Order: sequence, then C-alpha cells, then structure tokens
Amino acid sequence: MSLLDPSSTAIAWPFCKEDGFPGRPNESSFNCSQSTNSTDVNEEPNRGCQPRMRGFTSGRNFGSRDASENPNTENTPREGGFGSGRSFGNREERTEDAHSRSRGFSRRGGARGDFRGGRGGFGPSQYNENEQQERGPHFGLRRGMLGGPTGDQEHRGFGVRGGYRGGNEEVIAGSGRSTWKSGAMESGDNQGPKVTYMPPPPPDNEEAIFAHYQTGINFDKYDTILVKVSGLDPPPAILTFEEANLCQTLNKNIAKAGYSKLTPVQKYSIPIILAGRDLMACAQTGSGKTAAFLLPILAHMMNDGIAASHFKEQQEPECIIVAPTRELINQIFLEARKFAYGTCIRPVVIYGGTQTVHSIRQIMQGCNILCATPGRLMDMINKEKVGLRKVKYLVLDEADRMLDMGFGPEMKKLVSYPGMPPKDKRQTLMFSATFPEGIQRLAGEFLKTEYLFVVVGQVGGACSDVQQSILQVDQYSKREKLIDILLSIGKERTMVFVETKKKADFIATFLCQEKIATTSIHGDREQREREEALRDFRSGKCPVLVATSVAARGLDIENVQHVVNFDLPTTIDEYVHRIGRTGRCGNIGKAISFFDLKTDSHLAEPLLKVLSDAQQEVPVWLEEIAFSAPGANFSIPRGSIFASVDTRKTYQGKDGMNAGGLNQSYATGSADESWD
Ligand SMILES: Nc1ncnc2c1ncn2[C@@H]1O[C@H](COP(=O)(O)OP(=O)(O)OP(=O)(O)O)[C@@H](O)[C@H]1O
Repeated sequence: MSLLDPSSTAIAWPFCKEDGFPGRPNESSFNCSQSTNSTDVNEEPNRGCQPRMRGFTSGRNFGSRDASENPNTENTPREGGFGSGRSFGNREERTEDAHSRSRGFSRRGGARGDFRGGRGGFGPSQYNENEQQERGPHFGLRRGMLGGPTGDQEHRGFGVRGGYRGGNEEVIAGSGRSTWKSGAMESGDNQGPKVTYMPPPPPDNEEAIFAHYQTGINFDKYDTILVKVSGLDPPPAILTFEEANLCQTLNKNIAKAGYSKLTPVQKYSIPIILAGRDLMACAQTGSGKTAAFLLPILAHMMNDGIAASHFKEQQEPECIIVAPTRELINQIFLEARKFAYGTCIRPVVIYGGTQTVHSIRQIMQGCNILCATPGRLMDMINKEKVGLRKVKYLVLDEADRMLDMGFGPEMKKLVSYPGMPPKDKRQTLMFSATFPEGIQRLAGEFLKTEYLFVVVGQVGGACSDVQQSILQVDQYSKREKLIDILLSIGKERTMVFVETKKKADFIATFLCQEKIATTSIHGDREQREREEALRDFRSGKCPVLVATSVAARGLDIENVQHVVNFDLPTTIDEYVHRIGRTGRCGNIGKAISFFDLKTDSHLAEPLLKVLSDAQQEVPVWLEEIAFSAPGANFSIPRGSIFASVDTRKTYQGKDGMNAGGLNQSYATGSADESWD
C-alpha cells in the first residue's frame, strides 16, 4: 500500500486524537495538498459540501452578512458567545431575539481552493502524529521537490529546520530524530544543515517605502484614552509632531508616511526619549509604539550629526533594536528605513533562517541602526562583525517577551557583553502591550533607576477596537465551527491561531481541502516559506493565515479583519497580543475564540476581565466558570488586573495607580518563536 494512496483504508489521520477530530475527513480530502501546486486544488471538483454546523453567529452576527437576513433563529445558550451574554459591568440581561442565529451557510465550494505554501507533501501524510515523529517529518517529501530550482542543495534530504524553541534552543526535527541545538548552529558551524536563504531585498522605490494603510474611524478616539506616567520629573507630553521639533527630513518622512496626528503613546514617549530618559512604555496593540521609539532615536542621531557609516569589517551601530520574531524585526526595519529615508542613517536587519554570510554582508556595508533577533545578533557579536562600544540606544520591542525565560538570558548576555556601555551610559527603551509584574522587576536591571513608565489605557488590556467573542466549542466541533465562520466571513483577511506547529499544518491543509485559500506560518516552516506565506496573506492571495504564536506579536498587516483563536493560548497576555493583529490604528476588527471547557477553564477569569475592561459583552457561561474558579477574586479594581502598573514602590500612589492586581504568571515564552 502506498503511503500516499488516498484510497487506503488504513490511514491514521494526523491529529485525530489530539484534536478530537472524529475520524477521518471526508473521502475526497487531502488531494489538494498532495502537491504544493495550487492548480491541483482548483481543479478538484466541487464536492457540493453541505453545511455541517448550524447555529453559528448567534448574538452579534459575527462577520456574517447572511445572519441578519436569515429568518431562522435558535436559542442555544451553551454556544451563546454572542449576545447571549450580559455586560459584565451592569449585569444587564440581554435577550437573543434580535441576534438571530444563522443557519445554512452557503458553502462556496470551489471558490477558494489553493492552500498556499503548504509544506509540499504535508497534507497527504498518512502517518499519525507519533508516526511522523518516528519516521521523520512528513514534510520530508518536499525537499526533493523544491530543492532543485533554488539551488538549495543543502536543504535536500533534511527534515525541517527552525522549529520549536523552549529556552534558547531550537529543535531540528529531521531524519527521524529530534536534535536540540543552540543558536550557534545558525553561524554555519558544522552541526547541521546550513541555511542558504537570502531574503530578497525589499522594494526600494519611494512609493513602496512609504506605502501605508489608512487610520480607522476610531483613530481620533485615541485622544480620550487615559495615559499615566510614573517616575521622577517626566517631561510634558507633546500634542503635535511640530512640537517635537524634528528636523525637516524627518518631518517630510512622517508626512509621506501618512502620519498627521500623534497617538497617545507617541505624545508621551517622544519627549521622554528626546529628553534622554530610559522608558518602559505599555500601550495597546496597534497604537503606534514603533514610531514612538524610532522617531526620537532618529532625531537624536540627526542632531548628533551622525557620520555616514561606510564599509568596514566590523560595524559599531549607535542603536540596536531587538524583537522576538524574524517577521517582526523585519517589519521594524522597514519602518526604520522609511523614517530614515533621505538621511545618512543606515538601518540594517539581520535574523535567523537566513544565510549568515548575507547578514554579515548587510552589516559590513554600514550600519547605524541594527534591527536583529537575539540569536543572530549574538552570533554577529561573537563573530566580531558587530561591536557594541558605540551603542547609545538599546530598544527591546515586545519587551516582556524579550525578558521572559526564553529570551531573558540572551538579553542579559547582551547587556553584559564586553564593550556594551553600562545602563547609565546608554538609553534603554522597552515597549509592549503587556508588562507582567515579574517582568517589570527583571526590566529594572536593564534600565536606569529613574526610568519613566508610561501606561496608555488599561495596562495589558485588549484594544477596544476589537470586538471580542468567546464561543464554547469542544475539540470535536472546532473544525466545523471554523469552516462556518470562514465561510460567513468571505474573503476578508483572517488569522487563525492554533497552539502547535503540526496543528497549523493540519488545519491549513484541512481548509485548503474545503476550498478556502489558506497559507500558514510557524517555526517549522523555512524562512523562505514563512515570508512567502506572509506575502500571500498580505496580498490577499490567501485570505486565511493559520499561525502559531510566532505571529502573535507585533505583526502589522493591513486589513486583517478577523482573528480566530482556534485554540486559546495558555496565557492571557498572549491572547491580548493575538487579537491585536486586528483592530489596528483606529480600525475595527473582530476576534472570536473557541473556548474548550476541558482545557481553557483557567482562562475564564482573566478573559472575563479582559472582556469587561474592553467593554465587551461577557457570555453568562464564562462568567459562571470564572466565578466558580477556586480563588476567584473580583474585588480587584478594574485596570489593575495585570499587575502591570509601575511596580516600583517609590512611584506608587503618585499617579493613582494601584498595584493590587493578580499575581499572574508572566508569559514564559510562546511555544513557537524564533530565537535566532
Ligand atoms: N501617528 C500615526 N498616524 C498614522 N498611522 C500611524 C501612526 N502611528 C502609527 N501608525 C501606524 O499604525 C500601525 C500600527 O503601528 P505599530 O505597528 O507601531 O503598533 P504597535 O503599537 O507597535 O502594535 P503591537 O503592539 O501590535 O506591536 C502601523 O501601520 C503604523 O504605521
């Protein structure tokens, strides 16, 4: 029996057990993924799918244009994520009759096939999960298929590189074994497959550099958000870009980028950074933190009359920016390049999954601002391609993640590395949407004692421009529910988060089978594939992106209207970041999360608080679970639930912030981020 024979009756469908998927998918399944060639999918005959799940979109008619038109209604309280809840604040009971449940979604079979970027061959794998591990990844097939044209010989015959990292390591799943490796491997030491990928240079015409999306209808509402600054003698906030007194070139670039008004985090952070102060800033997802640190750093550099850097074996950047994922650091680099346009400041980006020599070449050509993932940065420092002597600005974006158990040790190594100016000789800036208490304490080691702490809105809170819905869905029903949601959404861009890399592959394949053009991003995909997946998603070629936590933070993609948490993450902070991929910059977005009573009950309480703080409706059942949780504590004042107030005793009370929050375990690393 061929392992790829779809007619085989002895197929052990991947994830059947783990995901609770009841048996094998329908017979015509998986043909689409036997090849990465999308035409295979499109040519598959329309199977005339029947709606499997009725009753989705109770309540607020999540994304469903059909729902309001459909006369069929049904009250199913167990699934009442929408509308069946009551608002937590005033406990107002709501009836559901105005929020009809939609039945009978029309399946648009054939309309949206094309799983893009599937790991060639992963779909048709007929091993179950354990078998895959034993035999080596089912992705193995792709090596032979894809290696040739790219000249990517070193990849052939290997399993997947990249991958899960816990602590500071990556696991290489290949040739049937898992091998733990340290970041040193990226250096090209003879420990495994050499990475040969060279990312294509980003387009460098002005139009592409300044391409941006429009701010949304709620952009002006930012002005009403409460901002708190704690610490000694903070400089006053500015209200306009003019007040920042930036040089002409920067002002021109700001205008070309379409920025006419400051966001709150920018109003407060820009003068603080211009005044030379260290800063920890916590502001909602999508509210402009990147420009909040880039603009004042660039302004300083321009004022200091920085000399154009030139070709040298070792470069000594004035600014180092680190971020936890490759895609995010690349995005930050593009922002830096945009704002530095027309100046002599040269930003460079380096990250794992790309050829080391390529990174070295980029650096050697001159580097004032180095944007890097931690592993690749340390590699370049160890190789003496980067010297730290001149570092004046050190930025940790997604700082809580950069300091947690996964990345923290590397960051400590970085700041104590020979040549790195001590904290009183450099400016250290930390930004995130979440800042758990434990992390704040760690952060203190990196910052000057008198650093300032800026909090915009609810600390660690979700962006209120995201309409959040929580649906009770068990493992066995998740796939059908997902299909229903995606079909009701249509072509609007949607990110679907799952907990494991394998599940990301599986769900992407499943969606492809269902004729929904899908791609995926996770740590087991090669960097080339990850970037292609993002390109396809951004362009709308694949309006659905299935992702692990690797895409949870920072990614700023235009028009992501929906986030679906197929699996809820393990921490509430991660939830906040994930749903923040939509509803950015004043635009509106929707997030729907599948809550499985068996696995997610621990999240009921923090979820309820996130929902109520963001003025979202809270389903009654969620409230009940939260209230019945052992040790549930609802006497906690709103706004202090994340313990992310300024933890320095000295400053408490000065600004009215209350530190009596839950002692939440802080994010200890998402399971799928790239260290290198
Ligand atoms: N003042 C502004 N005017 C118009 N657009 C802005 C402004 N500031 C930022 N933006 C745009 O808003 C979007 C979100 O910004 P950014 O990615 O910096 O958010 P963030 O706060 O870092 O989000 P996250 O917490 O998810 O990392 C970007 O497209 C950015 O270009």
